[in-house]
Parts: sequence; structure tokens; C-alpha cells
Amino acid sequence: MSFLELKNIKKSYYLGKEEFKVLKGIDLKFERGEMVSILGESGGGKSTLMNIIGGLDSKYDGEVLLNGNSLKHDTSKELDKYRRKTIGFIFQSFNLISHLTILDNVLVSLEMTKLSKKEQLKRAKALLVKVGLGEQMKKYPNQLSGGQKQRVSIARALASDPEMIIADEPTGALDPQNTVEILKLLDDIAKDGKLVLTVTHSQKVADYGSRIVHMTNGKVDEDKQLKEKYPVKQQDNLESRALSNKSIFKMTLDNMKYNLKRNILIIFGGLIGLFSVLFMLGLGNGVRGYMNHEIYSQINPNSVAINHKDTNNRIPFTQKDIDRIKNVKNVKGVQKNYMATGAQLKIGDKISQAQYFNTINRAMVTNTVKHGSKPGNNEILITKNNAKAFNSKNPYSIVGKKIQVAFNANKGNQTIPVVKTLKVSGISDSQSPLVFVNYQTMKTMLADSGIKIKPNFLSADISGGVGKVDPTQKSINNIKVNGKKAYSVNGAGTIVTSLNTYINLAVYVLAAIAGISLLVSAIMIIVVLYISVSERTKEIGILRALGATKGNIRMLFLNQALLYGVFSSVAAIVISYALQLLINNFTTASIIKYSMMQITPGNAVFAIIIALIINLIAAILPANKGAKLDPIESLSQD
Ligand SMILES: Nc1ncnc2c1ncn2[C@@H]1O[C@H](COP(=O)(O)OP(=O)(O)OP(=O)(O)O)[C@@H](O)[C@H]1O
Repeated sequence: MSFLELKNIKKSYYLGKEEFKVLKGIDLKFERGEMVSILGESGGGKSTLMNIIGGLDSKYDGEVLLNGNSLKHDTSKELDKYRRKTIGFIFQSFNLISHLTILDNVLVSLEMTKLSKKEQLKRAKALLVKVGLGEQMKKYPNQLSGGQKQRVSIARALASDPEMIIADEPTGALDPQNTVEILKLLDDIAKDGKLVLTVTHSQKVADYGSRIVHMTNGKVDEDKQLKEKYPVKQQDNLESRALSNKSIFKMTLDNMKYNLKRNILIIFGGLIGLFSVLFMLGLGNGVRGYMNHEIYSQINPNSVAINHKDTNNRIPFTQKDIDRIKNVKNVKGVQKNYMATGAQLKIGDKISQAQYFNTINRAMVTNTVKHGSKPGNNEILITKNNAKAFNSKNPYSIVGKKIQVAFNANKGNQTIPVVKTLKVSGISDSQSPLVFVNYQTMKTMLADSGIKIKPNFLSADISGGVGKVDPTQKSINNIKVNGKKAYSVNGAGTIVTSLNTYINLAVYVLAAIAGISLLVSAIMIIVVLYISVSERTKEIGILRALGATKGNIRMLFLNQALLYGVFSSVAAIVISYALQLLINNFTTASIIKYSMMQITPGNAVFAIIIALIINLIAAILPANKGAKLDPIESLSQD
């Protein structure tokens, strides 16, 4: 059984329906230790045959048998493995990867072996020394002469220790001296027990081998043995494997570094979109926080006022009403309240009016009291506007002063005036024309006028966060007495919740508008990756010839998009947080006294995830295009 056997290989190309027969039935046998020159006129089908032997072309008739096993039914992945393990390619135009050093060019092939990183490096260096490039390892291909480049490609072809070397016009671009040196290296490879197939136009080059196969017009017309083949020693080949994700990641990074300026611009493009979204979200959080803060400092949203529905406020609440409300889930406590309309305040001969005169309840928070304190027994809390009527220059001086309070109360159908002198306990900065006494004071005032106090509204405290207010309010609203809904509830909690909903809505709309720039950056990434695929077509062909799979190539571009996403989102987060620091320094020092930008860690994670998802989606089409490129066509790209 021969090492390599070709049985009746036929291949045609089609232009439209027209058939061009290139190989018209090739039968050949090759052994290891041979250096076979495939000689023939241009267009005779030599390269076509080499592509078939090399597993780059699987559309042919006939059989290629390696150690008796046909390649015919191998899947694309099996052919990738075959190229990795069995074949080393050397090309006329060298086909080195221009953005990698020559050491890295050799290492690409070694990364498809199971050698450890250290052994790979050792072998790559040893091979470069062997081809005479020990001093040039850190150079890039464009810093080498033609002969040197071809030595690199020989080192690369040998790296994975394949059993067969296919050299297509290896000396075609070299001067006579380099030609001899390269042929010598190829001869050494055959001496090592490998099969070397060299395609050439040149009789001189062909004469260097151990055998010449001459092709004319798609057929072998001469097969001449020049020398004995070299003896073959039994040897262990290196185990091969597909490129690891780590190697592909490194390749992506190397390529991105090579095109640094362009990549920085793309990252910057993505950054703008992500930054705008983060800025909007952070500002939204800040505005919402600020508004809640402001509202909560005026009122307690967890306290709600309860009135009778469909009747006027004068109807008193009974213990039954209180019990019904107490039974509602989340209601922590119910307070009795009394409200009178139109109170007159008088100190000496100065008078001020308050539209409402209420008993104080928990809806009012302490920090609205700017001077003094909440009212105790026989005390009253008035507003700053009222106080100004008594002392316009220094309204706070009214605290502690005696004040006469008069209002009208109902007793049955009678209206009875109630007058009492109270002490001003404090002054609130409330804009509502509302003055307060405690329930006991109100009770005494009414009792003094012969009226028994009956609560005309209630207030309920709701436990849990402000989110519990709305459902609890609804439950109270739904309480039915005699089949009819009995109560109406007013509280700031619902307003706060709906205000927050509106702010959220506005923020999301603004963030979505800012997100349009993400769409633009996604389109930019699609375009750049398509450009990248076309710029790297040759590299893709080289990698595929070395045995990289379609999946490896796809990963190369997906990685690139993911890296764009990581870099742009991290940069956007850093810039947003820096700006947040600056803005908050400013707003906390200003009259707002609040951090107006509040980007949460959740926002930052959202930015990273959205960037990765968008970029990944953007990369799918270009990455697939790269993966599906035909290796032969890719290699022939100029
Ligand atoms: N993809 C293709 N589509 C159509 N025709 C092709 C294609 N590739 C090669 N051919 C044709 O097949 C024939 C053989 O080409 P091939 O490259 O195998 O010849 P060759 O002997 O290697 O020539 P050279 O020595 O000039 O490289 C040529 O006529 C060429 O035009």
C-alpha cells in the first residue's frame, strides 16, 4: 500500500454551462522520503491537483487515498484535521501573515498541535534557526527578503511535523542562489522521511528532486525516477488539534493592535452611544431621587387621608369606620383628625387668615417645621406667610407668642364661633394655607364652645415602602358599606409612584433615543468587520490551509466585535463615572444640594451587556462570511 495514491482524479471547472476539463484522469502513487517535482506547462492543472491532494478542494472525481484511506467522504472538519496533521503548504508568494512577527507566523501552526506553550516556542525557535533565521525572529514579514520569507514559510510548514509538504512554485519568486538554498532545505525535509511534492515550471528545479512527474493538458505524460527515495524511519508525529479559543483571542488582539488607530475610532464610536445611554440613566436616577427627596421632606407618602365618599366632609367618622380601615392589610394605624375651614389668626390688632385649620397628622413631616416645633397641647403651628402678617421683617420671632385663633364650627345645623388663645409652637415653610393644632387642643377648643369633637377625616399609616401605598389605598377605596364604596383616599404616595413612573418613562424614552447612536455604532461595526474580512481574506486562506476550522475563523471576528464591546463599554463607564463625580461635586455645592447623577452598578452592567449583545449581533453576518470563504480563492487573492 502506498503512502499516497491518486486514482483516476478528474476535475472540471464550469463557466456557465461550459465545462473546462482540467484534470482528465490522474493515477499516481507517492511514498514518504520522495521529493517529487510536478512539472508542466502553465495552466496544465498542477496547482489544481495539489489543492486536491492538500485537502483544500473536495469537488473532484476519483479517489485520493492516504495509507489506503480515501479522503472522498471526509467532512469539512475531517479535512481541516487532515491539513493540520498531514500537510504542510509552501507557496510561491510565501503567504505569511503580515501583522505577525515571523516567530508568531510559525507559532500559528504550532498552536494547532498539542504541544505545551513552552514546547511550541522551543520548536518554533529551533525551526527558524534550522532555516537560518535565528537572528530575525522578531521581524515582520515585510522586513525580510524573498528568500528569507520562503524560509519562514518552510519553518511554518514543518512546524506541525506533517508527513507531506506541498510546495507550489516555492522558488518561483527567488534568485538562483536562494533557489538552490530552498531546494536544499526541501531535500533535507525529504531526507527526514517526508513526502515533498514540488510544483514547478523549471526543469532545473525539477531535476533537483528524486522523481519528475510531467503533466500536459490535464494528464500525466511522463513519470521519471531520478534518484532513490530516502529511507523512512519510524517516527511519532505531533498530535494536532483545532485552534484554541485562547489562541484565536490572541490573534484577534494582535490584529486589533496592528490596526490600532482604526480600532480606537470604532471603540470611540461605540463609546459615544453607551455613554449617552449611561448619562441618561444616571441623570434619570438623580432627577427621580431628587424629586422624591424633595417630596418626602414635605410630606410623608406613607400616610394617607381618608374621607367619606359621595358626602360632604362634615359627616363624622365612627369607631366602626376606624375598625374597618384598621383591618386593611398594611395599615399600621388610624388617626382621628378634624378639619375646619377658614381660621382667623390675631395678635394685637394684626390679623392673618388661614384657609384650613387642621389637626396635625403623620402625613406632615418634621422638617417642614422650620422654626420651633410641632404643636403640643394649647399650641399652634402656623405658616411663614401667616407669621409675616405679624412681623414681616422677622417672621420667626412669632414663635412662642400668644395668638388668638377663631373659626366657625357646626353643631347640628347651627354654626358656632370658636375662639381661643394659643401659643405659637413653630412656623412651617408649607406653601399651603394650612395651620395645625394637635387633636387634644382641637377637642378642648370645641368643648369650650360646647361642641363634642367628632373626627371628620381619618389618616392611616401604611407600613412597608412607598410601593405598598398604592395597593393599600386601592383596598381602602374598595371597602363597601351597605353595598357601596364608602371611602375616598388621598395621599402623596400615589402621586409619588405615578411621578416616578412618568420620570422612568421619560428617562427610558431619552435613553432609547440615545440608544439610536448604538444602532449607528452597530452598523459601523458591521461595515468595519466586512472590511476586516476582505482585508484578511488572504490570512483566512492561510489559516484554513494550516488547518483552522470554519468555526475558528468565525470566532476570530466574533472576538473582534466582543472586544470592541468590552473596550467601548468599559471606557463609557469610566468616563460616565468621572463626569458623574464632576457634576455631583457641582450640584451638591449648589442650592440643589443633591447628587443629580446617580449611575448605579446595575446601569453599568446593563451597558456592558447591551454593548456585547449589539456587537455580537452585528458581527454575525461578517463572521459567517469570513468562515465561509473558500480557502483556495482566499489564498489566490492578491
Ligand atoms: N476557480 C477556477 N475557475 C475556473 N477555472 C480555473 C479555476 N482555477 C483554475 N482554473 C483553470 O484551470 C486550469 C489549471 O489551472 P492550474 O492553476 O491548476 O494550472 P497550473 O498548472 O498550476 O498553472 P501554473 O503553472 O500557471 O500555476 C487553468 O486553465 C485555469 O485557468
